[in-house]
Amino acid sequence: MKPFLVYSNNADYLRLVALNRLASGYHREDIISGGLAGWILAQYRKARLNLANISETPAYLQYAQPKSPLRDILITLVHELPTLYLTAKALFRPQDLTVSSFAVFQSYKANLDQTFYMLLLDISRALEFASYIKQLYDIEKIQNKVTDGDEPYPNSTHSAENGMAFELKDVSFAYAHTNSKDNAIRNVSLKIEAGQLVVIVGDNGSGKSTLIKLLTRLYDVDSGEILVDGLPIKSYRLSDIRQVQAVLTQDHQLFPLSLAENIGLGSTENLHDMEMIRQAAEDGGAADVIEKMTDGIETTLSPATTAESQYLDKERHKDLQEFYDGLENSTDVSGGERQRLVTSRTFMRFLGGGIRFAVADEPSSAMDPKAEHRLFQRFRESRQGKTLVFVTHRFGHLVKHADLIVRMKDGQVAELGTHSELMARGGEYSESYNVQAQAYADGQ
Ligand SMILES: Nc1ncnc2c1ncn2[C@@H]1O[C@H](COP(=O)(O)OP(=O)(O)OP(=O)(O)O)[C@@H](O)[C@H]1O
Repeated sequence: MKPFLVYSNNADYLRLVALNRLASGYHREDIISGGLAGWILAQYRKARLNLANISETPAYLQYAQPKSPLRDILITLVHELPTLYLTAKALFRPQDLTVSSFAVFQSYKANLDQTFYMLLLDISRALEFASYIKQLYDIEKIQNKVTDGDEPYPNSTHSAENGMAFELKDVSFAYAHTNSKDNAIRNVSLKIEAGQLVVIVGDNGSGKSTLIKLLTRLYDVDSGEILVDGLPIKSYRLSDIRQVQAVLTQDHQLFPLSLAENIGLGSTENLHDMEMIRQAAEDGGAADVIEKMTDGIETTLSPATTAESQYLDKERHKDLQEFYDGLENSTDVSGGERQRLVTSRTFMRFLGGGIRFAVADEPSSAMDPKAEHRLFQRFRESRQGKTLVFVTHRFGHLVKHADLIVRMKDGQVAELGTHSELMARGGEYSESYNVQAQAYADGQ
């Protein structure tokens, strides 16, 4: 076998590879919650057109694939068809042939070439790509059976200027396909007023995240009802609801794109506003992470990879091997730094405007206490026009600002009230608070 090394440095090709990776299930949650499918497809189309008749088939496959004579004949035919037509016309009806018709033919031929090349070589890939994106949504539908409503949000009766208001009426929910007989959420009734700052606390597995998934309509309740601004949550258009919500969890991933895009995609309409992106980076605590990078905000942490080599001999192809090793290197960041970068994406969403409900579901476990404190503070500073919900285990410095604290236990609301109300009650909430306060004092 012949030794080989193939790689691509064509920006549009690399873009396509990155977009393909984005469309994989790995980024599903980020794409759905960020409403990014349309942007990805548009970017794909753009890169595909720029590539013109360069095939999207990975280079090593092209190298390894035997040429198909039929495909080659078809391409040649398509390529030559207008010329043949023109020649025939010139031979048989020379009086019809003008300079302008020749020019028209030329441009027609160029278009035809490109279209047919794409049809023959890559249409199946383009369709495959579109189907990936569709699948992301289909999976969501199968799992959750979340159906769309037709009420716009915000609608004419509720301007929602102060944020989303929620009312949960006797809500229960169990995850499908689990062996557990217990519901993850059991008979929860709860009111969250527009613009409130709510803190949800509780032990592991008590149902905090599930509650968030119901409020953001990632799942629908099994029984009971959730009202948003007085109307059933199911009656609203899903895309409208997603547009006005920003959810920050531990599960967000970095995209195989530049840091600027990783942050900017919080608001696709403002993706080219570098000032806004830098502001979001500052707000999310990622400015110093970016500063450390050689290419700054243009750094791509894990670039799309295309390099492949085979049968390289350690001795004979030493130079080639070294060259290969230096290609497409990725840079890593720590868990806390990654979290700050995805947090900046959420702040970009805030800066883009229109967010009415923001959730931070334990986003901070990878962060040190100082970064966490800063995050909560920045969230609170952006609270204008939003209802805010925090899910956290380390609630010490937050609860005093909360309008409402919900303590979950075994899928139910165990305690509900303000910090001082719950402290006065002397229940489990006050116990955990005191334990945390003590631990903090001991650590000083
Ligand atoms: N996708 C899922 N499929 C099946 N069961 C799930 C799923 N997610 C959570 N559960 C279960 O539902 C219950 C509530 O989980 P949930 O994640 O809401 O708790 P939590 O209070 O957020 O916990 P933690 O503090 O550990 O994040 C748990 O028993 C959990 O095992």
